Amino acid sequence: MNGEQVRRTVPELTHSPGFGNEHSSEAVAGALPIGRNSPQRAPLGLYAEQLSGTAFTEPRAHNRRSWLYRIHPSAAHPAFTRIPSGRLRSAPFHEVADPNRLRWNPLPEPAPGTDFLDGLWTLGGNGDASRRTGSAIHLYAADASMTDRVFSDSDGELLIVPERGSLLLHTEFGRLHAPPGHIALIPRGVRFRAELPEGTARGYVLENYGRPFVLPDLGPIGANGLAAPRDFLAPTATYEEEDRETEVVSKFCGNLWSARCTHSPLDVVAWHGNLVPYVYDLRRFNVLGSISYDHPDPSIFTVLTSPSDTPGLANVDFVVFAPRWLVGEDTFRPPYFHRNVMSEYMGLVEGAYDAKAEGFVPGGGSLHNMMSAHGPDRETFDRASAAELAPAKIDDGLAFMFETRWPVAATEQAMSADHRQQSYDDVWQGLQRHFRS
Ligand SMILES: O=C(O)Cc1cc(O)ccc1O
Ligand SMILES: [Fe+2]
Repeated sequence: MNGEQVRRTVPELTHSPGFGNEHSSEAVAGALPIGRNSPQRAPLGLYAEQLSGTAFTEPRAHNRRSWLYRIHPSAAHPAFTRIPSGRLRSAPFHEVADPNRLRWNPLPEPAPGTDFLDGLWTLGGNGDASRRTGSAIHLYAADASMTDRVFSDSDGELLIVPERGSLLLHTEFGRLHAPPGHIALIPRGVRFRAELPEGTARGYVLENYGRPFVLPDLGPIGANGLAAPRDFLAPTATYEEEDRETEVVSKFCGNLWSARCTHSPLDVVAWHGNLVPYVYDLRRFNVLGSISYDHPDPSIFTVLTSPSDTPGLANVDFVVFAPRWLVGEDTFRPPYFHRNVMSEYMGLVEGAYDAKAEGFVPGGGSLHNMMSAHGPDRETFDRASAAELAPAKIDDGLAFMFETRWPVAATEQAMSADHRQQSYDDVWQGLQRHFRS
């Protein structure tokens, strides 16, 4: 670990707020062309370049693209050569999908010198990266900043959920800071490097191969509620001008590829568009729920959804269980017993989760695949069935779920990991028979 990088103060960052809107930002006045995207000569001798996140012809409501004005065009790199993928795996996964309920403790401490990219460890996934469908679930544990290398993922966008230690993300669009309790999103193909201000970092990553995340429709909820568009923060343009050799690592169709540039590719002086990286503070989520009786389905907690071609059926949803009041009358208040056609991976950013008395810990996770029977553990069931139903605040935890349309195949390394809990099924043992005829 490079001692100088540990506990670096995070610079004051400026942001451009809003979800899905047209942003524009220039680090040097006059760097953005006015009235056209591609003038004969771009301002200040910059190169103009478009980055497309959707097909050119997708409906305007879905279309995502940005224009970048940069010192060197992205094309100025030598040939990529394949490098080892470490513990990073990609769909299609050929492991046998397991119907069992699975649960893991946090990743072991990283080997010294592990950066964000080397620290990625794939738990599992579904779909097919090259078909732009499905998703992969990764965890990371790192103790070194990326210094002379940047990463981009052609296979999907990266939804990063820090759990321990913040990430200072230097992207082509500028810098974003993501401490635990926030999420960060890096669009497909955007180059970035992750700096660790606290010298160590751990968390979760959902690699979404499918359609980019959008805010869910609100239907009868109305015009407001859940995550507010203005709380999503894009960066403002910041560029690196150094002619320092930088490794560009690209994930493409499941493999990592590397090329060496003579300059930093984070050299965008101005940009505009609606395809941007962003951060979001999960505690800004406007949690809605029942104020009469019964436990609503967790879709009410959806922050972001990646739609499939079937209306209402997500490729993957990102759902947060944030602090909230429980007031339901004559109601079993924790999550109910259930079997779900969707597959659920859950993680915990801090504290505890109301369906599990113990064993589900920050940095750990559980996988409840399609139709697997799960719900409160015995202790939670007994306690909640007997609890006095006064209004109660759940304010000691922040859990989340990646809920996806297809079963998740766990990787071989995830199934054989020492940190997998072998006796997870036991949490549902000893549920007493209460039937009286
Ligand atoms: O804990 C879970 O399994 C997630 C979940 C939470 C909830 O409140 C209802 C259903 C559900 O799958
Ligand atoms: Fe569930």
